[in-house]
Amino acid sequence: MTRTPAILVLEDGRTFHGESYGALGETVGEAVFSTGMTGYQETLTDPSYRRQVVVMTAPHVGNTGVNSEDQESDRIWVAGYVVRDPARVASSWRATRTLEDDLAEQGIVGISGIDTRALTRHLRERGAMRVGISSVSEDVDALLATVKAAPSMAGADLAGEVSTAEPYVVPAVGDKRLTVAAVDLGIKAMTPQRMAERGIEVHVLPADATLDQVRATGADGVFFSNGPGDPAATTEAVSLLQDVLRDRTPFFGICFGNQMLGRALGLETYKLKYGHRGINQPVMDRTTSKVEITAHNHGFAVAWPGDLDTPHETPYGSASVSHVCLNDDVVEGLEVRDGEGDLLAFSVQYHPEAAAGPHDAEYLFDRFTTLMLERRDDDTTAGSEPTEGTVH
Ligand SMILES: NC(=O)CC[C@H](N)C(=O)O
Repeated sequence: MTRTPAILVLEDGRTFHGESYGALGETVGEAVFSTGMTGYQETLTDPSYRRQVVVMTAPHVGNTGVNSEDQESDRIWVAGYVVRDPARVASSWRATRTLEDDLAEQGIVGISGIDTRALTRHLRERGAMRVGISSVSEDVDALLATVKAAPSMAGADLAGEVSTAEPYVVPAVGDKRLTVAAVDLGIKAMTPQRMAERGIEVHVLPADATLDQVRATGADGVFFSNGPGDPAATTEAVSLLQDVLRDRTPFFGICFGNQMLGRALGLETYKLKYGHRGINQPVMDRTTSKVEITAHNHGFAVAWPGDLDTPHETPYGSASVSHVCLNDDVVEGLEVRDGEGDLLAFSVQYHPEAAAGPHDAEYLFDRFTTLMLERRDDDTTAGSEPTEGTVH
């Protein structure tokens, strides 16, 4: 692919000169960095990255090309892509095309040949900020003006922009044991897959799903996915979740789903300085004291009122912090229990589906499965008890 000169301009004026990568053009978004050494295909096709320009800290990107199995959705969502040194050839037996062909075909504007280490350090010190890339003009001042006029990520309600238009079903692998209604706020393909592998039939519903739609699936549990944007700006999903909690339907949420649970419980979310994006973040499960290495992609987090050890009482049950990031003490998981101490709902801020990433956190899908099976057993036992006046 022929390369033309390209510029990258941050909203504080810092400028980098490089060469075009992917499509030629101009783009703006929020500059964020990902530290994953692998998994670029999964990152690019993760809908949570809508409106974000992703800077890869791994210096060499594209080595294994792109294949049809690792797509997390059917398109690339990032607003722009920044790499140090693009691979000249794709070499993997699984590759069906090169990364750069995909970027160009889908109109994703990127830049290569810049000092991504310096750019990352800048973002780490100053925080995530808006950025522009252009490979059609070298006018830095004009691009800076465009960047400053672009909307910021704070306040952006984006889940509806990436969600499925129509419901669809991911069938259980093998015998079907359970049904889950999964609200798609930007879902990644691997998530329903991890449930299907456990005998769960997953009904994926649009972001604006109603309680009636959820109930109509006959679900044993409700799941809220990851997704783009500012969790404080998404409100419909929060009230749906409050209804689900009121029904005592087992609930599991991932990433944006964790932020939605936080908000449903009356907690606030806030923007992190530069977020967590990568596949080697240490998290402690405070319910077992085990440490796991996990995949992250979040720019916002749930604010816990007061001490992390103190539960927060809500109309739905007693909420507590189940997981915490060992790098910076950010809340990475929540759980809600009833007065008897039984688990009702839980969520994590990171990605147990681990695509890409270590599989340390897969147990969370088992925890959800167990929660639903136990609830069903309880309901069956309760339902079979003879009630007064019933003739048998
Ligand atoms: N992957 C996600 O679900 C991200 C959630 C949210 N958009 C954030 O940046 O924090």
